[in-house]
Amino acid sequence: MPNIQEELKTSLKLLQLEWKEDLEQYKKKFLYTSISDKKEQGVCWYPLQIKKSKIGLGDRLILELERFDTNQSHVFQSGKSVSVFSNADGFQGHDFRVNGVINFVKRDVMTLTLQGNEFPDWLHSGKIGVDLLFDEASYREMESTMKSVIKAEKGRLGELKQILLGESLPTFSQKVYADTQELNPAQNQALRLINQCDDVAIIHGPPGTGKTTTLIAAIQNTLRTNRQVLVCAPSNAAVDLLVEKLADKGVSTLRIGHPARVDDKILAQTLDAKIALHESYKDLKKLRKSVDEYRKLGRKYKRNFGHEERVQRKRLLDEATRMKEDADNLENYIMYDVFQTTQVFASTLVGSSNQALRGIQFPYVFIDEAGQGLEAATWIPIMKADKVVMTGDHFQLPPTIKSYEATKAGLSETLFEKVIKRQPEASKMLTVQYRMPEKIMGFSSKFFYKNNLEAAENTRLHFLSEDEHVLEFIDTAGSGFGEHQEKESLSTLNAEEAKFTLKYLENMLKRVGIGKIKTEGWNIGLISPYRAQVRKFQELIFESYDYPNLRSFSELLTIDSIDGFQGQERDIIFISLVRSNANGEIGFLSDTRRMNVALTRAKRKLVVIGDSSTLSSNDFYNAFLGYVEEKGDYKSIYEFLEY
Ligand SMILES: Nc1ncnc2c1ncn2[C@@H]1O[C@H](COP(=O)(O)OP(=O)(O)OP(=O)(O)O)[C@@H](O)[C@H]1O
Repeated sequence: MPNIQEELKTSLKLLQLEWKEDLEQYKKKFLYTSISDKKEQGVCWYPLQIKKSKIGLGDRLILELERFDTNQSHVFQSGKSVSVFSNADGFQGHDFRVNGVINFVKRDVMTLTLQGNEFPDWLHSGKIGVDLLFDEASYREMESTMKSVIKAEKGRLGELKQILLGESLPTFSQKVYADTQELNPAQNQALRLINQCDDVAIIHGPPGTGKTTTLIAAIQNTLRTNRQVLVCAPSNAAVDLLVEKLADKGVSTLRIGHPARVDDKILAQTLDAKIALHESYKDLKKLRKSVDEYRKLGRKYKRNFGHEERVQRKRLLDEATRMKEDADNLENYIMYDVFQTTQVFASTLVGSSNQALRGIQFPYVFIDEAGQGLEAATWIPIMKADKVVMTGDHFQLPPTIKSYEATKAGLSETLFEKVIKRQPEASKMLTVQYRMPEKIMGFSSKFFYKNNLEAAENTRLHFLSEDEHVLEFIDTAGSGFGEHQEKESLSTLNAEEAKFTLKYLENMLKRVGIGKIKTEGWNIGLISPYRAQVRKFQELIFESYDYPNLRSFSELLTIDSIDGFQGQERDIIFISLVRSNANGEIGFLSDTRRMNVALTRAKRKLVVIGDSSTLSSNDFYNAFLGYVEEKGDYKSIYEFLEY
């Protein structure tokens, strides 16, 4: 067992290394760089047009921007801090910038929440752009948290540190837990574990096993005996999903921070919105208006005024001060009232350090998608916890890390993974999955979950038609489809494989019946691990007229890299693996956790297209090829020469 103090100090050093590397990469992309270079680096959109600007619930300034250069790759995603700027004559410089946070990005449209009370006038000067800011605050928060954890000796944090890192054992009570009808036995055991843990419980949820369903049930169950809990996840999108599900169940939830979605259902759960919807908010607004009016009146008196005016001025300003105090008290009361009626506080891991949550200690802190959170970030909400419940799957996406050196030295090992390994009795794996028919599930179950997954009864009905295989691997070996690198992004693509994939998909849709698929509302995911290939798909479908049927599916079709699909499912999934070279180089296809996500998204049909001669140099793909051969789902491209 490693010395945990040394281990934590190493984690802190690795975090600092990552911070440095991230900042270096940012500077390289940013400093002394022209707009066109920044665009090439993917850290700037320019020019763009304002599609919509509106004041959302809670007086949030919401801006929807659309870019004109549609094919440029970029790194913008929800939760990142950005700056909107003007490049118009007379409007350049620091005064003509406003910061904000990205809510979401969909193809060429970005939705932001801007800081401030009103939209700046210069936004309509034309020549607007948006660029990325460096997220210094998150690193600072993670660093100070790691220092606190290292320092903690006594108190709850000191105890949890010992237990989570394996130096002392967690304890469990014998509390009675009555099974919930709607949950399966493994899910009920997970709830029992959460109910009986004194320190920590882990739900290990492989794909489609109802991790989210179980987590929501566990939160509701916990609220029977606890007034308030904190729920966190690494990304804004994951937090929103939980907030939505909790709101659907009628749980009073307060969303702290910036939602990745700006629909009213989510916005209504934010603090700003809850204040604005409070019954005393009208009085607060009236008071604040009066404060402004009295101040204005008081300041109207010019320098040389007489005694009378001086008295009048003082009276007005005193009155303004008194009313301001009343307004502050009323606002504090509204906040207090909102907090009192809240059952679940929800935020990202880093967002749990928000001022609004300062000083609150929670009987339970739930952390979802914990297999994707950096250890330092995961400790942030744990600082507020009596008991910790983590859910996730350490065989799906790991945290994103920029520094190769830090990754190699162990920064990618999450706290979730450490606890699963060091305190096995504190974890429960869910085993019945409701998404994939057995054939699609089988390989992932064998390779990652020791064959412990089981396909639920309902998955027997998951197919497109009786004649349509649910799993296919199409081997492009010998086809001459070669990979190449995109010049600007250095991402890899395989144009011939992309064209074949689309033709094959289109023919399959025709075979099953386009009308039938649309009537059933079966949706399609087109995945490639490589961004350049994703762009190729988009270009081929939406900018050429070669695939009219696919174009007509735009509502039901999602084209994205693997990361965009974590936590989601589609009826039909096509994966284009891209790599095809004589040296057996497979680059980051060797990230098997990422591939596990891709291979476990399909409900009714999974088609994987790749070059076996390149892929088979790797054990994982070798095993996958063996699996599809054994199941009779291997096909060679030579069977489709007419394409
Ligand atoms: N006990 C159950 N009985 C029937 N259906 C269930 C049960 N638990 C979950 N499901 C269904 O299984 C599907 C997947 O559930 P959920 O979204 O909670 O899974 P998940 O583990 O979070 O998935 P992933 O992590 O792969 O995204 C949902 O359609 C859900 O309704």
